[in-house]
Amino acid sequence: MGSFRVRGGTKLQGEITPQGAKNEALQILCGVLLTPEKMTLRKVPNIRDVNKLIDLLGDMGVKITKLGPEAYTFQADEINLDYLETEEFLVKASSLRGSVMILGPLLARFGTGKLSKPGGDKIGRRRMDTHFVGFQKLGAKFGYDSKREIFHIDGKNLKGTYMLLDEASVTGTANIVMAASMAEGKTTIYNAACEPYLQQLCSMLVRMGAKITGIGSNLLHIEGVKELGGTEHTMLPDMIEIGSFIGLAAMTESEITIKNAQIPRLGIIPDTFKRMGIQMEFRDDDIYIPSQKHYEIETFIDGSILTVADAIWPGFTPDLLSVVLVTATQAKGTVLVHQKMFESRLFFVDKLIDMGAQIILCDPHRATVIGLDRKTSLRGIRMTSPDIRAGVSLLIAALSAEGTSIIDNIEQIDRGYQHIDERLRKLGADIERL
Ligand SMILES: CC(=O)N[C@H]1[C@@H](OP(=O)(O)OP(=O)(O)OC[C@H]2O[C@@H](n3ccc(=O)[nH]c3=O)[C@H](O)[C@@H]2O)O[C@H](CO)[C@@H](O)[C@@H]1O
Ligand SMILES: C=C(OP(=O)(O)O)C(=O)O
Repeated sequence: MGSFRVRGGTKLQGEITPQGAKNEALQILCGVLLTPEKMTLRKVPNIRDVNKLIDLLGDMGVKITKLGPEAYTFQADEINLDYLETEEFLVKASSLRGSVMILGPLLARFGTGKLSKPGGDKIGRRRMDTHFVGFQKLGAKFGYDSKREIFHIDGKNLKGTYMLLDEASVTGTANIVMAASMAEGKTTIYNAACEPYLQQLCSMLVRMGAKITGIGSNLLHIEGVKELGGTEHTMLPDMIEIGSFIGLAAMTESEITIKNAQIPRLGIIPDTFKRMGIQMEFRDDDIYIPSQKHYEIETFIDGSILTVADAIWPGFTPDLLSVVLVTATQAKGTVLVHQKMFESRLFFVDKLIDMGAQIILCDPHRATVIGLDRKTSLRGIRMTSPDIRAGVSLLIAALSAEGTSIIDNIEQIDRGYQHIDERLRKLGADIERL
């Protein structure tokens, strides 16, 4: 188990370039299984989850060439389906959430797929019904071996159909879109998730020869094609990393420029941080955040306490609520953070309370933060990172705190933030990997 030692209280300064988007890369990497032709991917983030998925693809027989630190070619022309039967595959695949999206491509191309229960953050129940019901609607048979916790799906002749998803699942939509891309006839998916990750996946599939309309909306039409070909694809900058850097800048009173942020693709993220009182300037495609001694949380128009809640895209992403919460601890004012989607994502507030933050955990989904307005600093403590976004929020808290903090279990942070210690050191942070 790795740890960071952080000496807090230093103002940071400089420019930082966001990595390629983690959750996009996981979809796109699974998509390489859809074609025997060469795929060239750029801005592939060098993070634990992505590297694990790349390894898994290699083990399945995908030919991988590294072109540079963030660029690869993949060619899935000789997939070893027998490997899916091995214990090694099942163990490796279950170590990350994103691996679930190999099922759609495998089903589309080979008529079969298998997977053990996928991992990912323990942030509450994470059901997969939407994925499997979608596959079944396309005509696949679904089975679950409850003893070994293995899902399998089979269906050689998938047929397009209409489906209304029971929830707009991000990875579920990606899986169904990929399966439907080579099904016979037309598939309509209503209540589809439409995060930029999915917009990017669908645009890439179109470049591979798929026929998809409605991209960016919750109503997708997919006309199945017989085969897909190779293409090139570049990941968007990671919007969750961008939000994390905005929160970091505010909490540490730092002057930071986030380079090439693709601002039009960030949806409501910048405005949500602005409502927390954080000033920012858009300079071409960069986000400049000045050093701010005080930032004041807005109220609603009627003067009532602001609520920041998650919602499916184009609402505010649940993956940034922990960052909003930590950022509020040094703001002026009060905010209610409402995490609707996941039930175990706010428990990390215990550690912030130990550090001196004023937070009331109302129930597993809601926490009220009463900002300290820098009248007192947070105090450095030893803590464990429970999940990726709580982990980065604790890191932000530690960087703003007086004294030294140790953050354990930083593998969680490394799942999604590329060389975060090195990159923050370049901004002047006192952080060391133990
Ligand atoms: C690898 C990956 O891409 N992971 C992301 C993906 O996970 P993932 O695709 O696993 O998450 P889903 O979109 O399936 O669902 C997330 C949670 O929200 C609930 N839910 C979802 C839709 C809905 O309309 N109502 C509802 O209540 C689900 O029951 C679940 O508890 O999307 C989540 C939601 O943005 C993000 O937190 C994860 O970082
Ligand atoms: C919850 C997340 O990741 P995963 O779905 O991979 O657990 C996340 O990226 O915030």
